[in-house]
Formats: sequence, C-alpha cells, structure tokens
Amino acid sequence: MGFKCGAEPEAGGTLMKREKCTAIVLAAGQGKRMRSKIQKQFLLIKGKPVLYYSLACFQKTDWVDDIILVSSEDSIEFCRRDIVLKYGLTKVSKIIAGGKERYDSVYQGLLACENCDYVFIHDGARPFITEEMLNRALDGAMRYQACVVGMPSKDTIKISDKEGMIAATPDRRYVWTIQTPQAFRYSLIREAHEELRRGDMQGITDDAMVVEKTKGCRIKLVEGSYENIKITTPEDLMIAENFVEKI
Ligand SMILES: Nc1ccn([C@@H]2O[C@H](COP(=O)(O)OP(=O)(O)OP(=O)(O)O)[C@@H](O)[C@H]2O)c(=O)n1
Ligand SMILES: C[C@](O)(CO)[C@H](O)COP(=O)(O)O
Repeated sequence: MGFKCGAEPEAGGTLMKREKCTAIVLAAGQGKRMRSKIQKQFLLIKGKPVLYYSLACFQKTDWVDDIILVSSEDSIEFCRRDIVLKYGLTKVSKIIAGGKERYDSVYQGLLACENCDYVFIHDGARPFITEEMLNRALDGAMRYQACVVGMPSKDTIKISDKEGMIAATPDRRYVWTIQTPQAFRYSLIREAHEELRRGDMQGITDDAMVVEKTKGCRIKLVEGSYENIKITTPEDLMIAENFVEKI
C-alpha cells in the first residue's frame, strides 16, 4: 500500500492490452427526494428503466471490460432478471448489495473488483452518459490517476454563512458542477476509501473528495455534458423524457 500521486502527467491514450477497466454502477439508493413508491433507478424513461441507459453505454464501450452493479439487497433479483438478462447486458459480471450511504456502496463495489487497473464510478441515476464522455474521463485518469466529469457553472454561485447570508462569491470561471462518471487508477481510489473509512466519512458526497482528503493528488476535470443530469426529483424525469429522444 502507499499510492504516490504522479508528479508529472502520464501519457494518456489507449489502455495497454493487459490493463483492465471496470465500471461500478451505483443503484442502491432509496431515492427519497423522488418521493416515488418505486426506487427512482427503476422508473421508466421512454419504456426503459433509468438504470438501463448508463449500463447500456458501458456495455457498448469496447475498452470497458466488466460492470459491477451495486443494488439494494432486495432488488438484486429484479436487476438480474428485469434489467441485466432482459437487455442482454453481458458485461455485468456481478450484482452485489450496497450499503447505507453512497460511499458505502462505492466501497462494496471496490471490494468486488478483480484484477482491476482503472475504475469508473458512476451513479445509476445518471442515464445520459456517452462513449465520448467515458473516453475523456479515462484519458484523464490515465494521465493524472484521477479524473471527474463536470460542467462549468452556468449560474453565479454564492457561498452562504450559517445564517443564510452571502459569505463569498467564487470566480465563476473556476466553478464547475460535478457529475459522474469519475475515473481513477484502481489502487488510488481503493486506498483512499480505506484510509478515509478509518477516519471520518461525514459529508462525503463524491469520490473525488475521498482522494482530495486523503491523497492530495491533483484531479483532472473534463467536460461531461449539461444533459448528464442526475434523476433526483420528479421534474428531472420530465426533462429526461426529452433528452432520451436524442440517444
Ligand atoms: N446508499 C446508497 C446511496 C446512493 N446510491 C446511489 O448513488 C447515486 C446517487 O445518489 P442519489 O441521487 O443521492 O440517490 P439516492 O440516495 O437514491 O437519493 P436520495 O438522496 O433522494 O434518497 C444513485 O444512483 C443511488 O442509487 C447507492 O448506490 N447507495
Ligand atoms: C456524485 C454526485 O453525483 C456528483 O454530483 C453527487 O455528489 C451525488 O450526491 P447525492 O447527495 O448522492 O445526490
């Protein structure tokens, strides 16, 4: 153990033949903000489950070797029968149970990886990823060990104090809203999660934060897309219905 951040960017490009790339797709959340009886990742957009779309993108991307699907314990059988088998998602090598928090589900996914060199961590609630986006993220991870997709903020961002008063206005040229997938060299993200789990995971909302807090490596930002929304509240589903026409 003891991952060292690369001082200089490594050459990006294609994976070497022996290098293995695994996608961990998270679908173990409760979807409380969606206020729906069915977990939001299983709701339908144009007749197919939200979760299907990102799995299908990893499936068709040549250099993704396998997919680990993380679901809640009682949805494993549904995922196997009604998503993986139904849509012929042959790269899904394991369907495992997640944990209480998102970072617990990620950790279970990391433990399930076998002989993995690079890993994508992706929210199953973000259906609109593309192969180009995966390419940019992997290229960034190969150069910098860690790379996340996001988009420059279209809005002016304010930081508030505890009383709800404006405390600061960051320079918008440097403000990004962060999405998934987030791509990492496997050894880096596995060690980072293990280190932080020995300490305080409070307030951890993405995987880049885990690396920031433990390893201090520079993490590359690349463009995702403004369509790469996370299905979080009911109106997101209506927006998604429009985006899916373009796939
Ligand atoms: N314990 C958890 C929590 C979240 N997730 C997954 O992480 C992604 C992003 O999380 P979020 O949108 O917050 O999903 P939920 O936790 O399901 O939503 P909510 O916070 O509204 O309950 C989703 O694909 C969700 O299924 C997970 O696998 N395990
Ligand atoms: C990982 C993430 O999707 C990046 O935007 C986001 O942080 C997940 O947050 P949530 O609290 O689980 O919605």
